[in-house]
Amino acid sequence: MEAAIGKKLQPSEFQLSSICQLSFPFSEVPNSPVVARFGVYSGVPGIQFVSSAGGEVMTLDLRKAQLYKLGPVASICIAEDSVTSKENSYSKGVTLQFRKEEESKGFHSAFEAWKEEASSQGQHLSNGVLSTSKNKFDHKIEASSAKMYFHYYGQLLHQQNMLQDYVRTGTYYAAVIENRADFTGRVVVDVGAGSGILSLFAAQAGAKHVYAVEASEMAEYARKLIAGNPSLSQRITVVKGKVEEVELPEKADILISEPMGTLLVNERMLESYVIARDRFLLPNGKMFPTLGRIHMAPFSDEFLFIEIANKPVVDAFDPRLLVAPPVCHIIDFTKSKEEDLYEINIPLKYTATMGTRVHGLACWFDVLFDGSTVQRWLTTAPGSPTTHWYQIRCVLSQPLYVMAGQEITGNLHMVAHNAQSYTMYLTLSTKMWGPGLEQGGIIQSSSCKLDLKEPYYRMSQPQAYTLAQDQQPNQLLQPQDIQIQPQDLEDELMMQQTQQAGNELQ
Ligand SMILES: C[S@@+](CC[C@H](N)C(=O)[O-])C[C@H]1O[C@@H](n2cnc3c(N)ncnc32)[C@H](O)[C@@H]1O
Repeated sequence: MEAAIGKKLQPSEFQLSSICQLSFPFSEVPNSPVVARFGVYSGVPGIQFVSSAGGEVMTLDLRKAQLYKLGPVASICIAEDSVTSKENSYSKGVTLQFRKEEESKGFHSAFEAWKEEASSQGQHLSNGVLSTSKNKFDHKIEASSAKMYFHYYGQLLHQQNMLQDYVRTGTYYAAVIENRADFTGRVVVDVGAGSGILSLFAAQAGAKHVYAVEASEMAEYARKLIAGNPSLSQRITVVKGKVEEVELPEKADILISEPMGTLLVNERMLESYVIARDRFLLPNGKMFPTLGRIHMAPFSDEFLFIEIANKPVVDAFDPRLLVAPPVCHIIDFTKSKEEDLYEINIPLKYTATMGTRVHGLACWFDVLFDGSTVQRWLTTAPGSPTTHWYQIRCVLSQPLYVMAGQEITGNLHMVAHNAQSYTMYLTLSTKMWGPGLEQGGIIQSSSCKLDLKEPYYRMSQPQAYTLAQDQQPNQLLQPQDIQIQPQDLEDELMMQQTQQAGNELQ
């Protein structure tokens, strides 16, 4: 916890012999033993009760909480629920059973101190002073962007869109089930669990316990969906909150996550994935996926250029539009530092395979699940079965003219911004051709500055390649010339796996 509020106040953690959640109708749910932690959760000062048997039991908002003594070692803590609307504002609470009277006294004085600090911090905020209780995510991401982002993922419709991408979901399923040895008897953290589908896969592969961490309201749905699978749900705990701020009762042997956005890095969730690694993963623990690669190649597409220029465009394109084999940039999730992802600089160098007009840079990504039993790739390459990521093409403002065999050089520089995306600076240049080649002078260069957050969605099917694109068939780059991993899942198999996964959610 980075909060100043937390640094001033010690101790912040108490062992209780048991607690009972108060619920209506009155059926008390006992949990024992339990740790009570004072901290800052989702930017709000609170007390979190964590069962040693696994996971969060309840978090109470300290600003709204009241604590009463029922006896020397028994107390009751009640807080108005901040989530419900004013008209439907119900309280939640717990009865607390301490082991000794001194521990009860310690807890009560810590409660008073934290509450005082919380309310004084509230005053600071209302006076416009920046909160110091922010976690890493809140520090770097604009609040309005985060709000929209988690609102989007809080809707079942958008989770469904990902679930129904059977290349994606089927590959995750295959990667987990074929690598059972990495999950059986292991503690797993699902980073950004969404509907909880990957947690279910991990539990199905024999995980000892899965902590499904999800920051959006989808966490509530995930609880319900997981509860619908009684044989697996006992081994899954949904923890609502950001991976940057939640506390888990134990370290993980393996992380599983789907943090990939357009061009791999959009949404900046890879940073949360590596933060989760540093916070929760045991040394030498595994990460599923393990690494990602961004592939980039110049393309020629007259039709697209007529339609739009100087813009990132998301669609599926025919790989024969590529003018040279791709360059690749690797991001190793097990080693990358969070800061490495703030700025990414990729030098580009190609030899054109045909004489044509280059309109920009085509990009896609793949990720590797480096399992102990099987290595599996999830690819979004052009020509492979299309995923909901499609591919992305950065269209220049001016085309470049190239001859077959001519060198194309350039640079893709991406700078992260606080709206969970990147500003992209692309330059492509062609070197002198013919008699002046020895001098190596650059004769032509085209640059553009694009916002990865605002692409043009052009969701057409891969366009049938026509000779009207002004190229000769024998000059065209064949798909086999592109260095991509084969997408070797059979569609039929993936369909079955996805259906199976969907059935388990019911
Ligand atoms: C691409 S979705 C994947 C959902 C699910 N794992 C799946 O594969 O279907 C990413 C999820 O991570 C959640 N998420 C993103 N950043 C997060 C963070 N910092 N902490 C917790 N959850 C986060 C989002 O709300 C979203 O539900």
